[in-house]
Amino acid sequence: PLPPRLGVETPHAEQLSELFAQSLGIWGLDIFLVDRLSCQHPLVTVVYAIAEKRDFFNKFRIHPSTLVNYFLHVEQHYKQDNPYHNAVHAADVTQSTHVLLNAQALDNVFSDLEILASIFACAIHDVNHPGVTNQFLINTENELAIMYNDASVLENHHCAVAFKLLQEPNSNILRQLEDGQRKQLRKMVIDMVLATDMSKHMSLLADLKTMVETKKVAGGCLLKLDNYSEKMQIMQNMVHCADLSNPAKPMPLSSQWVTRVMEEFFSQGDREKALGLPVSPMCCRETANVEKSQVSFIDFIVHPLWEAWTELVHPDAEHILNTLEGNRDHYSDLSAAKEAAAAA
Ligand SMILES: O[C@@H](CN1CCOCC1)Cn1nccc1-c1ccc(OC(F)F)c(OC2CCCC2)c1
Repeated sequence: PLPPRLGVETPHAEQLSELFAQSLGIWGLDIFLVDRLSCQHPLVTVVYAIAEKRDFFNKFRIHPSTLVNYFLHVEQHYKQDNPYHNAVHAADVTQSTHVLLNAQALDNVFSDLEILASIFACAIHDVNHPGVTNQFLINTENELAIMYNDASVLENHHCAVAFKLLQEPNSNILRQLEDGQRKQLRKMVIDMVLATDMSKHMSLLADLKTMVETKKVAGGCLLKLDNYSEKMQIMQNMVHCADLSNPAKPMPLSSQWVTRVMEEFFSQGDREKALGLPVSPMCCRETANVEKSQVSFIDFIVHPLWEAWTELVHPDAEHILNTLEGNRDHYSDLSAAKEAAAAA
């Protein structure tokens, strides 16, 4: 028996179907509306809609009920009471990558398996996130830090949980893949998820810039991507861009993510204070300057990344870079106004 049209029963099925029909492929889909209309199943419904749109069920012989069952489990393993690192964030990054994959410059660059791997990696990339940073887990000698020897602790955990859930009954969406395909997908997913560790950001961006320079020399086409390493660099940067896309979304969405991430950071700061640990940067609710931090985050991390991505897929991501630059100026104005008010 087929599951309901969107994977899960919701009283707003009609409205949600309509929203996906209009905006699943749009940068700026209101993922918080998807969360409400899906009765808190944003990840299952977004993955199901993308799977339908990209014909995953036929291409990989996945039964719809297996996909629903697996991603319901994945969704349940995202901590719903995390203000930021919850299933809405996973759904957001997954839908954002779905949009990035549609760039004309990427036509015929990725195989079906690479596309499935990218969507899968996004959907599971923060599963079971505890709402604190790697550094906090290391500083508190958390069992996860011991398990992973302080190396990409969260990212290793997300991967392990996701693949363990695949082994539960009626959950193995990769069952019908040939053995080689399943091994290849597993490797690609691990490579992408481990690359979401912010400590890899600078080297990832350096690779992307080299790729862009090379592409310029090769007459502007990406098609000549022959080896796994170059292909994977693009996929890793694509998922990393989607993971750092909050400041590049329309302000009504971006501002909700800022509120949520600050709430999560402040909770960590509270816990560090209670434990007598030094409070991490931007985690002290008394002293943090939210607007100023966003301007620095955009100037030093997010904008350089999106500038490189925009060049790689030129001209398909121009509007995203413009939105990011507009948001940056908005936070800069807010920060200046705040300082002026404080001085008055
Ligand atoms: O924490 C960030 C990486 N650090 C590295 C060290 O320098 C500062 C930034 C990335 N990261 N990792 C997990 C969540 C987020 C993260 C995601 C959306 C964020 O802002 C907005 F877009 F919602 C965000 O903002 C923080 C608070 C103010 C500036 C940075 C953070």
